[in-house]
Amino acid sequence: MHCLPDRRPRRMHDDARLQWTLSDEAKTHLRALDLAFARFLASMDAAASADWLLLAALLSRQLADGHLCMDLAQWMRAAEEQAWPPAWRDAIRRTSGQPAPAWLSDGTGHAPVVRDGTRLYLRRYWDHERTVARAIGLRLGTDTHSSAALEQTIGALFTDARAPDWSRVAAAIACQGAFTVITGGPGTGKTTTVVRLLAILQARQLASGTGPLRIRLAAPTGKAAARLTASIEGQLSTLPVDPSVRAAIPSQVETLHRLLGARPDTRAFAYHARRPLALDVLVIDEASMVDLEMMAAVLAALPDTARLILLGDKDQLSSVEAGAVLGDLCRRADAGHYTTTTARWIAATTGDDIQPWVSEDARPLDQHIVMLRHSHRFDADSGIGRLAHAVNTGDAGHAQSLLESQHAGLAWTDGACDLRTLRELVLGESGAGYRAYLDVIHRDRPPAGAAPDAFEAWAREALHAFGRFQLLCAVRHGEEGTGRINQRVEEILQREGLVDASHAWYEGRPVLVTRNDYALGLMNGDVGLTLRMPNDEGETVLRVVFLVSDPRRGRVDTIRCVLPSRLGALESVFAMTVHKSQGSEFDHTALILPGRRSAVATRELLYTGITRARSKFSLIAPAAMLGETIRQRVSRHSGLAERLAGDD
Ligand SMILES: Nc1ncnc2c1ncn2[C@@H]1O[C@H](COP(=O)(O)OP(=O)(O)OP(=O)(O)O)[C@@H](O)[C@H]1O
Repeated sequence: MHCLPDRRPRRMHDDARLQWTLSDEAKTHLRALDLAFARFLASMDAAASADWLLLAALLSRQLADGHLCMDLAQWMRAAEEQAWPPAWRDAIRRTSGQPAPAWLSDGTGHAPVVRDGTRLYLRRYWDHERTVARAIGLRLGTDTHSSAALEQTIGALFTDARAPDWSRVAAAIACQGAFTVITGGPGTGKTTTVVRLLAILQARQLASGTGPLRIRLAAPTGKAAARLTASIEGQLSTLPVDPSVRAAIPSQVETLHRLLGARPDTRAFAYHARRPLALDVLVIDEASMVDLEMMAAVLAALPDTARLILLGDKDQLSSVEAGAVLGDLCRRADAGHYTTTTARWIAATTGDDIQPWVSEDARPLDQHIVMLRHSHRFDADSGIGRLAHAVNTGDAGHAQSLLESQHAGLAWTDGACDLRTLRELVLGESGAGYRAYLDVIHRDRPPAGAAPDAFEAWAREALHAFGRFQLLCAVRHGEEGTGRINQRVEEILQREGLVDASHAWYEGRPVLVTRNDYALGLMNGDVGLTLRMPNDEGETVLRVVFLVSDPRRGRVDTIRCVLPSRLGALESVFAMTVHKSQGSEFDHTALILPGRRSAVATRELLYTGITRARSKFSLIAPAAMLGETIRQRVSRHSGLAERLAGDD
């Protein structure tokens, strides 16, 4: 079916079918984009009913909550969550007795709305979901032949006595299959596993005499890429393998945008289905942050013969954009769902017993997913590790008692974020909080006329000190949002005489880049500090300094100085949203939850905030909000899991 706009467009006010778009309810519940979509569809089919047009606007609205589709079999869930007016619910019910509009199809033709089983999609997202399902689907199926060579190499690199050692299981599964997901909480060994796995794959390849595997490593943000690069560099240096194998494993991690050849001013990438990436193995870290559109772009550009390995924490918040690919893939990961064949083959290959994770309801996808379950970063007594676990399992009572027990590494202010609390956090006891990096700026500043290297070292030290503490907020707006908290912190520091914030740009102002700037080599999520740095004439002037990765120098901590006026989209970052903090870690994080019920304060958000902390986590939230937040889950509607299960 090919839909052309009706030749006799009617003005919106004349079109009785669009009267509802003028109502207060429409303005409250729908975005301008959703209303514009309904108007566009009205112009495509003069016979489509008002009820169908409303349904289309509501479908478009679902994307704002991260849903990829609207399931007509369960639309009441969305109606409840989004508090649709009763009249709208009646309208949706009526559509089942009305003829389908011309702009709706089963996917054939170009109709902008697609019905697939009971799900309605905007075509773009239907296409993306199918691209992802196809790319994963063609990689399902594991070669379960035991081989002495594989047993030996896995045994040599994975020597943990723990049984089962899920890292070893993940390596075996990834060696024999073209698609693997390795999921796990912070410090569970995802990076360690993948580095050893790459060594096994590369050693096998080099031994076959057919030239090394082309391995590429990628992450969704510059920050995550830099962190993984540093971690892989560390792991490689101690990897007990032949130097030729070590030399053939890359450590440089690039952003997905760079991997795909993003170009300024266009959504199109240089690499796509007709011009695939030249690689044999692709590893994507922090995959929970990759939305469906980006995952579809990567998988479309992936050669069919390439091996794909996704790493990430399935319990973290997903991207703000629509879709939660990693979450969808890992829905059944806790219980394993392995087949007896997989379990027998693992026992023969690695000696690990995964029989308790065998299920009669095993599906092909489950055989490619491995969850690492032991944190090497947080031991069994660690307050942060225990709190993260309690939150993740929905145990609000235990989470509260851990916070109340003043466990090492945990602090809780039961109440709103008042001035006293904020002052204590920001000014810190014994030079912690934000005082630490401001002390570095003031105390360690090189003398006028010092060599540029001395200023670079000082800037690096200040950036590292700033990176040790971070205030996190659930939301951007309102009293507990990043905007207001940033303002209040600035006022506190100004009153202490630690900054002079009388102008927009001042020494010590930390900023967050909020849009990729390829010309400057800065990525969305990069954090910079405003410092007085020497210019070419030797005068000190305000510059924003960033730590960036420089592939030519093979380093991840190159200092880049930028004129404040050259920077485009940015904001102050004394406080950052939990969403923006993903892919980063800080010694101490302090999370401020909204004082009142909020749709964004979810279990996933709290878990993500807690796991950004390496050694100390502070929570500022009324007790009632803590319980509410742990009970509230993110749910994202999609058909990906069912598509891969073959149910669709
Ligand atoms: N099997 C192991 N035995 C002992 N220590 C390990 C093991 N695996 C990983 N580690 C150590 O645990 C720490 C975390 O490992 P790694 O960085 O691989 O975890 P991760 O899951 O990638 O963490 P992240 O949360 O940073 O993504 C590292 O110091 C690593 O050396």
